[in-house]
Amino acid sequence: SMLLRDGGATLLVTAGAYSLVRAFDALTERRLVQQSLSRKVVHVLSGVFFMASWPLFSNSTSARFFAAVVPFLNCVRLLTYGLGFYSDEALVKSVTREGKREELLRGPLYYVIVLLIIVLVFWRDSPIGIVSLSMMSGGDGFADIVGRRFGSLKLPFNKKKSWVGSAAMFISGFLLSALYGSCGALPLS
Ligand SMILES: Nc1ccn([C@@H]2O[C@H](COP(=O)(O)OP(=O)(O)OP(=O)(O)O)[C@@H](O)[C@H]2O)c(=O)n1
Ligand SMILES: C/C(=C\CO)CCC[C@H](C)CCC[C@H](C)CCCC(C)C
Repeated sequence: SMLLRDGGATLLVTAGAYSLVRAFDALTERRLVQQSLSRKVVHVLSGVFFMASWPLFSNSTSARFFAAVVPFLNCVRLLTYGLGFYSDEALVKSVTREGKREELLRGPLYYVIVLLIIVLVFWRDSPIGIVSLSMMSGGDGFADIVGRRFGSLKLPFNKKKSWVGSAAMFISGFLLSALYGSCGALPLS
């Protein structure tokens, strides 16, 4: 039935999210990837894999709530460890910039809150959510890769960001949404 399918999908995606963070912790721990890179890759893959998991859910009206459980649990997780009720060094190592637990309450928390809002408001019914998540996850990653290498010409209002980095964000975000939309996995008309 639909409940069984959506429940199963929720469990699978929850396990996926948990494994993603653990895998990057293991890689940073073994110094196979730098912490700064780990954070970026987890940032990109969380959004992309999360969107890619949506076709697993049924067409029922409650499907979006099942999908929303995953960012919700991660939101609780970031609050729990970010506020210091418990400690989770692995989480801190794979998603923060400097390895401070307070950082969990900034970028990573905002990121999962955006995932939560988008999944509840837009789900698969509108391209707005898909474009937003593609820009936030994929676009941001590309802005970093391209901007760090070629971004010598900075934006007038933010000297840490470059013109090419910003262009790379819009172009790759656009391409990622177009790719996602054209896969036919979504009931978008
Ligand atoms: N529009 C953009 C966005 C990013 N960048 C480049 O990508 C790097 C990281 O950008 P961003 O992801 O926005 O910053 P954070 O991840 O917050 O910071 P960090 O540098 O610690 O990764 C910037 O330093 C910059 O070199 C850029 O040139 N143009
Ligand atoms: C490092 C991050 C942002 C800062 O720039 C991203 C933080 C990510 C979360 C801790 C984990 C989020 C998991 C997603 C809700 C679901 C991913 C599912 C997928 C199947 C792996």
